[in-house]
Amino acid sequence: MIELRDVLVTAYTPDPSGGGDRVVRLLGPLSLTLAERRVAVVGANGSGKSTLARLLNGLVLPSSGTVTVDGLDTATDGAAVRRRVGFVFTDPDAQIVMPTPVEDVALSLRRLRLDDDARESRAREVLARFGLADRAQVPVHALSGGQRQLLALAAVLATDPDVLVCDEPTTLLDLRWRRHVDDLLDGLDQQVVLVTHDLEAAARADRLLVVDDGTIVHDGDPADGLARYRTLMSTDSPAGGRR
Ligand SMILES: Nc1ncnc2c1ncn2[C@@H]1O[C@H](COP(=O)(O)OP(=O)(O)OP(=O)(O)O)[C@@H](O)[C@H]1O
Repeated sequence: MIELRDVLVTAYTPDPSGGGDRVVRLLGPLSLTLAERRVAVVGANGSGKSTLARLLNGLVLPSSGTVTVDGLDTATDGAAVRRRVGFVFTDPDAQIVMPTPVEDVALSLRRLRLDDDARESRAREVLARFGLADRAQVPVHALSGGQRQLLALAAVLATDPDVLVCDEPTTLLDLRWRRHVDDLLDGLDQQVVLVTHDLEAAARADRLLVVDDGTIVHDGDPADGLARYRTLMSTDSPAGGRR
């Protein structure tokens, strides 16, 4: 179970009127307990969704308050939290580190006590589930954006995390692969927290959070939340951003 208690995230940014940096509020204060199997997060660009997602595995630490996963504090038990909480970035290049897909997935599997051959064969099985069997040894830079996004997801799922946090994991995928990944995520036993602009995927969640201006303005039923989100999107001018 994920718990956020009195969480506030702030950052220093240059003061546009000159002088030194100033502190801006990115998210919160908020308290949340996330226990549902499928939690979706929607909101405008820059509203604070990624900040919220990154809090859940300690990629972002709260400026005040605490975030715990099964009782482990992200600020003090970060490594243990990250073993439990897999994170899929929007930009696959932020997480692919090895020159080929098979090596990248094999690296994710390093914690399993397998010899090199067994690890490689497990990596190839995982790649096949993501339609990348024939790309296993192609240089990563030669993969398409969608293939890289699939690889990033494959490498995280290969570690069998207790919780999967996905920050817009299907933005680069065509409709067929988006459906495949949606079905795959829907079928996982693990808890999934999905940040998305895909309102169909959000509608299938057990619980929907709508983030606006660093605040959760809806928490609960997906249909009601999506109605709220659509209203927000119809009234706010995109050029009138807050930051
Ligand atoms: N370290 C930081 N320092 C200053 N500002 C930051 C920092 N991190 C995020 N921000 C700002 O906080 C706001 C929220 O960012 P965040 O990435 O959480 O938004 P988002 O809802 O995920 O947006 P998108 O849908 O565009 O990905 C943005 O205006 C962003 O520029």
